[in-house]
Amino acid sequence: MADVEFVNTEYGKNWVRLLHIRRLGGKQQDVRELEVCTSLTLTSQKDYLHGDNSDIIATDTQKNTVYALAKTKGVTTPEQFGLDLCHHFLSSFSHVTRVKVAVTMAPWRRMKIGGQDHAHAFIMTPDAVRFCNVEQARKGTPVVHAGLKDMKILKTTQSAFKGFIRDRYTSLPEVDDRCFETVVYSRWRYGTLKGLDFDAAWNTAKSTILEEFAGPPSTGVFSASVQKTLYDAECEILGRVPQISEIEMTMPNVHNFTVDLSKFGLDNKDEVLMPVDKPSGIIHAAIRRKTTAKL
Ligand SMILES: O=c1[nH]c(=O)c2[nH]c(=O)[nH]c2[nH]1
Repeated sequence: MADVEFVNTEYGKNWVRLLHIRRLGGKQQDVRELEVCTSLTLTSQKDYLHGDNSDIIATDTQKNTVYALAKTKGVTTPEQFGLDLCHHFLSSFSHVTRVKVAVTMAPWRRMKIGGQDHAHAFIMTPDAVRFCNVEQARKGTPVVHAGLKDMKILKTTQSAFKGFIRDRYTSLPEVDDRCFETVVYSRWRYGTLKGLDFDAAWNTAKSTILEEFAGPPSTGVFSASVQKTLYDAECEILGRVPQISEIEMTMPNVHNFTVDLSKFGLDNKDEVLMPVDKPSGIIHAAIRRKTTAKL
């Protein structure tokens, strides 16, 4: 059609599942289970325009490439595997202008038996799901985002919510003490890959969120709102990981309502609550270092 133009084209393979076993010498083995999505943009759109497939690297080939690179490059971290895939497609095909790779890692953890790390047995511990997005344009440096999702956490005190607007539709009472439950999603951008240990950075981000949420073991830490806790965690992560330039977090406020037992002559001092799956509040903020800030 004469009066239309492409805004974007890309194509690839979604959800390539891969279990990679690393044999570490001796009897020690390690696993990485990944779901990998690849996406390529090509110089021409003749496939879309004319049905000319001569430039297409088939999505089936992209899937096979994921498996082949797992063998030839190994799988150390999801981020490094994404970088390896970007490099492969850009260096193998001059008509590929941009590669995007999304990787999600299954949370396998080495089993402990009698307090001792097992050499080759693992248990799925869905504390949180690790993921990353790696994107590289031809002549560009790779852009790496990493993140965690599905991290469900709860604290039973040290959370309040007061001082908000009261209008004619407000029924929520001000509270000094409430349950705080959320499911954390966070994604951050690495401004530089220099001196970066992807595993250490991810673990620092995760433990920082937990520490900011929970506080010290016996006393906890006070939360004035989901907003404040979310922002404090983001700032602390930027403080602890200098390579992170930008971070976003989304935290639903998952409600647990106190059940009214007065009709049974029972008082309920927030001991019996009813978890509510919908609706939930939803709080989000993305922050970045100001451009004057030095890494
Ligand atoms: O931490 C909170 N932030 C809100 O914006 C909000 N709104 C609400 O009803 N409860 C809460 N809690």
